[in-house]
Amino acid sequence: MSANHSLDYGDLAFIYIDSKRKYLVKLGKGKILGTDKGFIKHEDIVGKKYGDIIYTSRNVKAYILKPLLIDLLQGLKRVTQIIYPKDSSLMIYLSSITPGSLVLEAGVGSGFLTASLANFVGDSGRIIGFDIREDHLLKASENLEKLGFDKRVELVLGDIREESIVVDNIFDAVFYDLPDPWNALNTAYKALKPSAPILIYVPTVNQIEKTVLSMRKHGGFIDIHVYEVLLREYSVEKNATRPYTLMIGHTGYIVFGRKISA
Ligand SMILES: C[S@@+](CC[C@H](N)C(=O)[O-])C[C@H]1O[C@@H](n2cnc3c(N)ncnc32)[C@H](O)[C@@H]1O
Repeated sequence: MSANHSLDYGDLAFIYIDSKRKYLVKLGKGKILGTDKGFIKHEDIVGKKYGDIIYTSRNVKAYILKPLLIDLLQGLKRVTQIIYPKDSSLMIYLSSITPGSLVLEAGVGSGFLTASLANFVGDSGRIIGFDIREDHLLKASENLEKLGFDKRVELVLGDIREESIVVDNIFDAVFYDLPDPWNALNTAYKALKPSAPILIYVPTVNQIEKTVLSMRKHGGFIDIHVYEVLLREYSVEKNATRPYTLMIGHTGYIVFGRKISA
């Protein structure tokens, strides 16, 4: 959808009043967005464009924005720990996936990483996402449908440690967020195109060590690196610009490697 498109029922809009009042809405007939600054009827947003201004019932100014990926993710429901944008952004950069890429992911969990991957592979790409829990796949499926990404993703119930569930040498990248990724290295090795990357997310240093030592022992991966992303936001005030006092101290670690031919 272009940014100049006139909004219609079914479209997503990000309503921004101020930094504490931001709402992702799917425009629906008869629906109302309620806020502590007054309400906005969806029918009053229909026909407007992204970037336009609208006023709440209490005459407070709000902006109608085109949702960015980060806004879309904030509207999703979670049933598992998730991978946050600060980590998924580096994982996606390192993977070099582009529109049209074919990606293998396990475990899908709530589908937060899946949604980011789907955003980058576009309509011509595909994510094959495995999880051993049907209830997690159901939640991920609902989340992906909400964003209109469901056609870019095939969700499969299965244990990624079973090599037989993947086809050989077809994937442009593998992404793992599993409790024991070291037990699924053979599957990744089988599935990846020669020279393609693997990105593994683990929340503890014990898992880093087990994963990297297993990758070395496996012998099918080179250029192995481990990264941690620390993100600080700044508060900007005249003569008082500085990082915010609080920051997220820990999420997880990223293990990177590339497949080599046997
Ligand atoms: C922390 S969650 C993943 C969260 C996801 N990355 C996100 O951003 O929403 C881990 C998932 O791995 C799944 N899982 C665990 N072992 C698995 C296996 N052997 N094969 C496939 N999925 C597995 C779990 O059921 C769980 O849903």
